[in-house]
Amino acid sequence: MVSSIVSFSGSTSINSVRLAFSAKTKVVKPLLSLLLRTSPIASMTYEKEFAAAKKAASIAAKLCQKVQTALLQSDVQSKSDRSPVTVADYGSQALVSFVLERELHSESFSVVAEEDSEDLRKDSGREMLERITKLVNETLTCDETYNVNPLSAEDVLKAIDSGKSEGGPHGQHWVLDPIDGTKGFVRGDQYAIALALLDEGKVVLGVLACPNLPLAPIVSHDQHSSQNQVGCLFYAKVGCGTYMQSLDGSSPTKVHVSAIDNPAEASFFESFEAAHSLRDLSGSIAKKLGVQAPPVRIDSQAKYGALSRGDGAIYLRFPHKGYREKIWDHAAGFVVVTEAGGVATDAAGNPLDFSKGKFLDLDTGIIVTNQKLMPLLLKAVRDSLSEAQSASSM
Ligand SMILES: Nc1ncnc2c1ncn2[C@@H]1O[C@H](COP(=O)(O)O)[C@@H](O)[C@H]1OP(=O)(O)O
Ligand SMILES: [Mg+2]
Repeated sequence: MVSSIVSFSGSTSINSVRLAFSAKTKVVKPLLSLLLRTSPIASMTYEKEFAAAKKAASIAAKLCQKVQTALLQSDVQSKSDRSPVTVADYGSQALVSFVLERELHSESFSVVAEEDSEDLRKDSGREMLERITKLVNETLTCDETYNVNPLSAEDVLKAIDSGKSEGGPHGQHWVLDPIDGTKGFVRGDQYAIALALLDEGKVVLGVLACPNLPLAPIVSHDQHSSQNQVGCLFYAKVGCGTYMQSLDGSSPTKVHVSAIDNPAEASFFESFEAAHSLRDLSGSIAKKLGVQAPPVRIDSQAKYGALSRGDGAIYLRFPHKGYREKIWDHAAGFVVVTEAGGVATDAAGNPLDFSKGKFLDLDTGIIVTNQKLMPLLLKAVRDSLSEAQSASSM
């Protein structure tokens, strides 16, 4: 199934190579060898980077799990205190940078990420910085991968500031959301550590650690699934498919998006938070498609992970007017779902462009599904959007 991805998936050089593979003509071999020789992406394997990304996201997930467990056990008063989330956000970012630096044996890599250390460097941030440093060191000690002296507060600040890059169309940039779905994190629901690598503006690999996602499929809108083991690691490298394993290290399984071609049998994902996506619009699209099942509402890029293994068939995301999507909220999910055979575009069917810096330049929203359903979905989106537009101009 994966070998047929070409038309909607962001047209990477690798996809062009795969197209050449599938066309049985005499020009294929020379064309293929030319592409392999000339495409900078096709000539890279990113093995070291891929291993480093998996390790970084898994270790950061441990830190987040620890904080979330403590947060959920704490009393009501401290639950309304956002500082545990902030500590986990910074701690996760510091750990990811630390692991990338160790594994890539380099201090100079570019990370586009949500946090920087400015507030922590102020006097008012000192106590917070101490908490983060302690947590980062505890996580590293428990993990036992790195036998290092404890990191100082300055080391932690430096690691956090690796994330100050702006991204863009040239060179390699790591893209990190240290905790995607902070609202889900606070509620005890879904969140993800999302890490991807851009090379010349294309997402070439991505890892999603989803500590609360059940290993078994999510059916209907039950994101908790009582007796199921939770904690999934999804990872994908361009041209190599998508794999899932448990966060505690089971053997990997190759995953694929749903093969459903009848929308009446499909179910769709959307944000748990009503404020993050226009539910009236997704409801209207689902109705036009004839979708019978109620929406599956979960937080974060865990939606991309679940979709990549066929839990549902569609993801609809239509933020309110004025909201600008950031690349770290989609880069890892994008490669995870497209390498599993999915298609992700904006609402007008344009490929997602990660090369423009921190923001995605989008027409209206993001839609994801399999290749068979995409034409129907695009039509339903177009019709629903024009109905919504004429209703608002009346
Ligand atoms: N008003 C908003 N509209 C859409 N997305 C938002 C909004 N505010 C924050 N987000 C981001 O949306 C993502 C979660 O989306 P969802 O769970 O709805 O899929 C997160 O990246 C979250 O940021 P953050 O990473 O800081 O939590
Ligand atoms: Mg986010």
